Amino acid sequence: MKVVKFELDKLMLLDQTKLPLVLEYVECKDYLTVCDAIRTMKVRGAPAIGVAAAYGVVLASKEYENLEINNFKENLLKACDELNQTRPTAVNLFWAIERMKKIINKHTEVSEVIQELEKEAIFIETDDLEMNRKMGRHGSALIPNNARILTHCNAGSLATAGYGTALGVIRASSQQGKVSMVYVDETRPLLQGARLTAYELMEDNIPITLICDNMAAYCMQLKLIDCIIVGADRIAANGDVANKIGTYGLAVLAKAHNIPFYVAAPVSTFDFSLESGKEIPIEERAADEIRKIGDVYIAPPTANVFNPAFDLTPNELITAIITDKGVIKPNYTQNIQKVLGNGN
Ligand SMILES: CSC[C@@H](O)[C@@H](O)C(=O)COP(=O)(O)O
Repeated sequence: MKVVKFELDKLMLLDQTKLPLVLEYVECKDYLTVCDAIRTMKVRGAPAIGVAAAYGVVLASKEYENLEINNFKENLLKACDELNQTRPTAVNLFWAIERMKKIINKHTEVSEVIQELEKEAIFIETDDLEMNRKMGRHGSALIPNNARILTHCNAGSLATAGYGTALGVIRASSQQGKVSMVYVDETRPLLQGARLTAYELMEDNIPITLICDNMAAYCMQLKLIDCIIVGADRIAANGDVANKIGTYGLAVLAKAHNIPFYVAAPVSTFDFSLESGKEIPIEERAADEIRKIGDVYIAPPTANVFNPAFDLTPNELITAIITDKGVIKPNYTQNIQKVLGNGN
């Protein structure tokens, strides 16, 4: 099941707002439709947003192909800025757009820019898949036999170019026969766990138990959980992690119950420009995401709401960060440098 399919002059995005009940692709023929798809979370998950945005730049380049080079580049850079403004937390978006901007600035012929942008977007997509497979190999070494693993949100093939980050580690471990159960947090308010993670793991015949977010603590108290693995939207240079709201609570609970807490993320999720996670912008989303489930109000329609989409997990709560280049252990500031360099 591919999240992103690029076909000559259009981008097809699997509409994740409709899963698991309806499998439908949104057709994007221009970059503004891609902006809308990212904003409305038809495509979501840090690496997948980056891949979709890169193809958004390719679509923009085709929209402006009849302009002379300076005008062409000016419009294209404006499109990059608009794509950059769709969601604020996942750094993979800005990382991918930055790579596309380098191509725009490097070449001098319109046709050459278009061709090279397309090559770059395809590279970003295929490289993401490759990084996830590597993460799976590195991360599975940390997983014990008969593991009962808890995960939050969706850090799977639906959130990436394929295979997944946290779910990539789970997939690789499951192929080695080491996974006895995956506890899936439903992940309020948009239910990425219930709708997406439960669905994609069941498609792969990996055993799951779906729980409401407020049941995780009790499961740990009952000793049902051997380790926790989540993805990340942005990791600061000191190892602080921004991920789906609820991740921080799980990390605190993991510490209280002496359970290893792992984060899996590719190098494109690291923001080396930020010393600590305190500088990571946390997206706040619409109040109705909490007041409603689907189209139905479950709260007074005018109820006051706080809806941060992400939270921040301080590095001291993280047992290890699993990356495509290897597993990073505490003393994160030094060890991230050692394993990843400055990311280039
Ligand atoms: C490999 S995806 C890692 C994260 O992007 C994921 O855990 C997450 O928080 C997704 O949030 P979302 O709001 O669904 O885009």
